[in-house]
Amino acid sequence: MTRPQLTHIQIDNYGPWTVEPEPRREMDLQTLQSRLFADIAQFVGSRDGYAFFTRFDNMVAVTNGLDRTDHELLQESIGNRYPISVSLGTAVDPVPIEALEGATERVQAAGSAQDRARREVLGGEYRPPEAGDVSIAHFDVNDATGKYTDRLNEFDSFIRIEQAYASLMRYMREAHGALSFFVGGDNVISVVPEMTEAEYLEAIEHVSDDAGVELKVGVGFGPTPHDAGIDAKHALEDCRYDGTRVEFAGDEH
Ligand SMILES: Nc1nc2c(ncn2[C@@H]2O[C@H](COP(=O)(O)OP(=O)(O)OP(=O)(O)O)[C@@H](O)[C@H]2O)c(=O)[nH]1
Repeated sequence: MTRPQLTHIQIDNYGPWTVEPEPRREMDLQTLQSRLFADIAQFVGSRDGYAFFTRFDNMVAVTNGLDRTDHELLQESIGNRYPISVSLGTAVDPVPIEALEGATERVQAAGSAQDRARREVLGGEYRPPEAGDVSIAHFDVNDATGKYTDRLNEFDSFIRIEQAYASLMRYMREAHGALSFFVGGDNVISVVPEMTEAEYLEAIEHVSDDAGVELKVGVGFGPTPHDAGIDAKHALEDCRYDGTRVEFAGDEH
């Protein structure tokens, strides 16, 4: 059984900060948000975790391998270098959405996202990494370059990919409690519970029917998100090589 550890990252009191004493230049906010994500991705990634930007003012990370001390250091380092601070809640559960629920509850219990008195909440549970604790599914659109990138303008390509992403993220959330994140180009990375090949095929069929976009997926397992994710990438290469829609890392073919 998988045991993903999810961390909910929330900028403290960010809404009021963006408009006080008066609205701040939008591109300055975009720069701050993307640099903050880059710093969090580097910090978490260097410890074999994965971070996703989601809405930028709130982010989600898979943090098997990062303990309380690591989370404290992340908070301290951001507090020292940015005009904002972050709250961090963490929880572990076999079902990714349940782990994120637990993580979010820890932040929400301490106060509102727009509560001036709530700063740098740090709460939760941390699990020392064990084999098979994390499963990552790496989805990719079949021939996105030939079908979209080389044929359509960038906005219309973007719509097609976003429609597929919206369809997949909702299906995976509702059917399996999995968390799926767009990571650029035509790629979606999902933090998943254990799922069968038939269940992955159903997800791919759903997106094909719903959004008209054809996907393939590589699935990996590991003690950390990096280990599981790199295996998923190799499995995706197996899909390309064999012309298959679903591959699990380490399967003979
Ligand atoms: N984040 C991320 N993006 C990737 C990765 N691999 C490819 N991409 C992105 O996806 C785009 C399309 O690349 P591919 O998916 O290899 O190309 P394709 O045309 O869909 O061809 P096939 O996947 O072989 O069907 C690239 O321009 C990258 O932006 C990856 O591992 N991670």
